[in-house]
Amino acid sequence: MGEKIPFLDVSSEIGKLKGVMLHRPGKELERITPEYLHALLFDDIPWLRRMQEEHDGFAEALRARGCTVYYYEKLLEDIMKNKEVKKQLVCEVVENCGVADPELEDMIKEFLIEKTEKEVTEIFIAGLHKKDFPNIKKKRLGDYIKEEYPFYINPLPNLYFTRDPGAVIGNGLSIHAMNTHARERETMILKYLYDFHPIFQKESTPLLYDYSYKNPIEGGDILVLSEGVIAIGCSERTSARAIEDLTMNLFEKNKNFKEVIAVQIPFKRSYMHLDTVLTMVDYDKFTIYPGVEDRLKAFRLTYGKIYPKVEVMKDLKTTFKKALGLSAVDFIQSGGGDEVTAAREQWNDSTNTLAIAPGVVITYNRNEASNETLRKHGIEVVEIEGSELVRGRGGPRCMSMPLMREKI
Ligand SMILES: NC(=O)NCCC[C@H](N)C(=O)O
Repeated sequence: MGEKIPFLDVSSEIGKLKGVMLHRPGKELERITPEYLHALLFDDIPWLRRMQEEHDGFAEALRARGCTVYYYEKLLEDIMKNKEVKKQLVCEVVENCGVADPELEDMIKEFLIEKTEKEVTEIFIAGLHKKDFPNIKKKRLGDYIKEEYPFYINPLPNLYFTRDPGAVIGNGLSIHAMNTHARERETMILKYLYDFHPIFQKESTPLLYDYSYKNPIEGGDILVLSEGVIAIGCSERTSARAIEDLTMNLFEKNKNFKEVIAVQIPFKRSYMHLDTVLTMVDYDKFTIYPGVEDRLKAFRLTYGKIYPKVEVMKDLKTTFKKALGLSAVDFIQSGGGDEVTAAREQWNDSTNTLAIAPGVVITYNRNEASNETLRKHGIEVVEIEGSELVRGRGGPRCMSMPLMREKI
């Protein structure tokens, strides 16, 4: 019998993208109110219909280049066709949403188990509003105290940023411990997809990190530079300890990997992950936000018995050059050489490009100066609309979880 070809395979940032997981924004976005804006990690309230059109445009741009799009919600529905899995997932979700009264908790579980897998999927993502649940009599103190909060189950408006809950690295999967409560369920569900969906081929896919680990790490901080090196941002969202843990697991489970480059970026919301200031666009090219370039610190991590050995590096460019075995690396500054434009466009994710092949990237069309600069450096730029999508503070890279890339 021939050897099974691994479905998950991401050995670079730029190899031709063959399979990607997306989530089309849905009702969950219509549950953001000004009061809960910041807790839900938004700065503004998007217009859903336009956002969906823009997202469909993104998916079309990917398909047009030969990439298969898998939707998170479809995979979730698939696994819940197994009644046991559905029950287990319902219990775990409900037990983690902080309902004070155990009787009420049981009622919510029963309510969900009665629903079809499509309906449960929608509730897991859009949340369960109290008005959508049969009237209950308040009994416990907690029922009164929490009555102002509108949801039994929180909505997940950030789910369309599929980059963050998990990352395929080589043939392994890293399932992240999210930094904020608002995004925890995204990663819990991803673990179920890994456990039960055939495309994740659990038996041949090593788990490199688990959401039950206590140190936070998010996918926007992980860049797969090559078959043997990854870079991980140490950021507002990703802790140094998590970087060490993932590094140790990676060295143990995939012998191709011999080094990890940790990149410290300023701990600030506008730069929340490494990929909001730096992405790889070609074999030897990166786009970078010039406003932070001098403040990025690089550390080289190699194998150590209990934790990785740390080497403090001189600068990021030389570190990348060495790690990739290149004679030169081009850092393309976003914003077209103007400080103000660069800052404005970075806020709108100019540096959050998604490479779909070597030297070909998807970006938002609104970042005109940065796109022009990329073109001047020989990059093919595929533009998409993003006026509503951008309001969640993420670009094409954040909105995609690559599952398979061709080897380069
Ligand atoms: N990789 C990324 O930079 N993702 C963007 C995530 C935006 C989302 N509103 C968040 O704050 O988590």
